[in-house]
Amino acid sequence: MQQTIVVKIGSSSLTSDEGGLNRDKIMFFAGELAALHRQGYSVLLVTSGAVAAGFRQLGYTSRPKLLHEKQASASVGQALLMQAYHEAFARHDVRVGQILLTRPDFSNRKRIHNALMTIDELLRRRIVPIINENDTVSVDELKFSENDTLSALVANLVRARRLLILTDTDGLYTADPRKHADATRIDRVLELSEDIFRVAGGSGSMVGTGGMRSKIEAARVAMRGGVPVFIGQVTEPGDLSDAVDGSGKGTYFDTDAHNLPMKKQWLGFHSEPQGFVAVDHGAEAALVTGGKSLLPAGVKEVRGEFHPGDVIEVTNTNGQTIGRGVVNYASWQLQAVAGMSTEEVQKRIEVIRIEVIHRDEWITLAEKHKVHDMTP
Ligand SMILES: Nc1ncnc2c1ncn2[C@@H]1O[C@H](COP(=O)(O)OP(=O)(O)O)[C@@H](O)[C@H]1O
Ligand SMILES: N[C@@H](CCC(=O)OP(=O)(O)O)C(=O)O
Repeated sequence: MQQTIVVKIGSSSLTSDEGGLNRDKIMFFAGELAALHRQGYSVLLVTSGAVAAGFRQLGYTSRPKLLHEKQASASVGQALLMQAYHEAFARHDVRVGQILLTRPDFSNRKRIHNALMTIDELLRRRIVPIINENDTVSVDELKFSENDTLSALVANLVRARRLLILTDTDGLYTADPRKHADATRIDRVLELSEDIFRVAGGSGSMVGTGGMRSKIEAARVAMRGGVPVFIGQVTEPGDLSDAVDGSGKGTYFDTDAHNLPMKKQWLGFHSEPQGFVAVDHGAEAALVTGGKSLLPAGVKEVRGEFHPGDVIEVTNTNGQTIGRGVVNYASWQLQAVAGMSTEEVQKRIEVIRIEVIHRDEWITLAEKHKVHDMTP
């Protein structure tokens, strides 16, 4: 099976503070990615830089702050960015395709499934997918704003062998190295402790947005999905291959979490619950430790309006969330049969499956947080 590598390149590595693309850098990165491609890897690129590439063309003197200004800049810049990549990769006989995603795409099972099918087809045909946020349609409160999280979600989606987050610093330091000359690099992180979040600061450049903090957040998402992460710098030919092989200039984040099956990943990280049910002690034990499905008999309370196929959250009698899953009942049906035996339910209503949530379409909170979940 071909190994998949996701590489994220930040604005600070592709553009200057004054705006505009640095074509030499794009040429360089395309060469590095093409080398991985030649080695037989399936390569996906998550790239920032649309806003930074475009804003000068709209007459702004520095990176704009308002949403509509950023969106207009991205609309110009994204085309320039793709054109530059297209030309740079063509020099190595590598073809590229553009994929623009938004955060809600990840919470819609059909849409993200379709995106994955497109990615798979591109990779099968040895085309490098180039991914960015669809800035011009992203709504402020739902925006990724930086691409670090986007790259982690993509890495989980394609079950990458490694996620490489490239930036303008050679890894995570004990403090922001731009401000603290005595800071030292942390070469390997096995657990995302609160200390790690504490040392990671904001962006150091005028064009970058998330800084080290958003990269560590992204590492957490990828590690939970079972994808090891590298955060660091690629400046010389061969650096990217070294980063893949484990000898790169940066910090490695290892994970012992296993890649969750696709459906569980979607349930755990992307789905948006449409309602809630509270279950009794017996049903809680069946779901959390018994590996069983949820039956109507265990349901105590139903809240929200949902339909078969929606995702709902399940709480215990103390109101604590224990997990979530795909529901086979409409909320009104479940309200009518909550607490009843299977026999009674079958007499009263017609449902395709008797289980309220089938165990194959369920994820417990513990499963979701397999990797140490330290909130900063
Ligand atoms: N502990 C830290 N170690 C390394 N870099 C840090 C740290 N804290 C903050 N930073 C800053 O994060 C910056 C990289 O993030 P950012 O500017 O958002 O880049 P990008 O555009 O590549 O996403 C570095 O240039 C550095 O100034
Ligand atoms: N989608 C935006 C990303 C914004 C951004 O600066 O991200 P990053 O450089 O990853 O911190 C763009 O292409 O400009």
